[in-house]
Amino acid sequence: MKIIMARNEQEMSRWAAERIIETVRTRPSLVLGLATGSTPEGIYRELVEDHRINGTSYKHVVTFNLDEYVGLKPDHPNSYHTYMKTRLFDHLDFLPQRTHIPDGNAADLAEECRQYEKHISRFGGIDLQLLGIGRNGHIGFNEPGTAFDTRTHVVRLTESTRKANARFFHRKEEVPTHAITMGIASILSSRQILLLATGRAKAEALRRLIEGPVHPDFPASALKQHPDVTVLADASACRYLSKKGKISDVG
Ligand SMILES: O=P(O)(O)OC[C@H]1O[C@](O)(CO)[C@@H](O)[C@@H]1O
Repeated sequence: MKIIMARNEQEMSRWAAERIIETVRTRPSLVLGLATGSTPEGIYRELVEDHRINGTSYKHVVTFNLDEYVGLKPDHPNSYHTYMKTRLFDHLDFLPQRTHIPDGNAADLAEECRQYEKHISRFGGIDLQLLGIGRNGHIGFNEPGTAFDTRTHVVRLTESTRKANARFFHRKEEVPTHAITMGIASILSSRQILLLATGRAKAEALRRLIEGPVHPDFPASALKQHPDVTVLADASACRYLSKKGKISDVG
């Protein structure tokens, strides 16, 4: 696991966006795994700005999002469909048929999960997966206790995750109780993984990821079993890491 530290969130977003842009330019049909939440917002802003100025094209890029709430219509203001549309898809030239987000409103959720995995395989698997990390170590919506061999599945969200995500809703009660998420095995099948963390609220999670044991109680620790993971974090998120020598700078 490679650890790279940026001075702040802006530097982190710029560095990650540059890596994505370089990869898309050399490999236009990249299969890109996307994350939601606050952490990647700066990266998406950088991609939009680069597209506007330099015209980097995403016409051939295929995307798969990690997760979606169960029970929200795609056009609900807090759905991850809306998040992706407003932050990224509406501003770049992605082809809608090449962007994929689980349908949390499907009548048969188990079938939706199976089809999602099939779609990922049909495109040859994910080349580069972006990930955030929850304060409890969740990746996607894989909450503590999730087995490492899970594929796309329906999860019940923990109260701590619902509380953390309540900031996007009017009231905590409106935060859905369930979500569809790519499983830990689905995430680990990606060829390359870039995990992002910003702010002191993620410092303890980052310490447990880097310095703690591999255990389902802390889902992100599964990433230690993957051969190509880069952790990119800002200085606040790195504040509790003891082995600073192992961290490289973005420069
Ligand atoms: O970036 P945030 O908002 O802290 O969220 C962290 C993680 O939580 C989720 O939004 C799910 O709650 C993930 O998709 C994300 O990676």
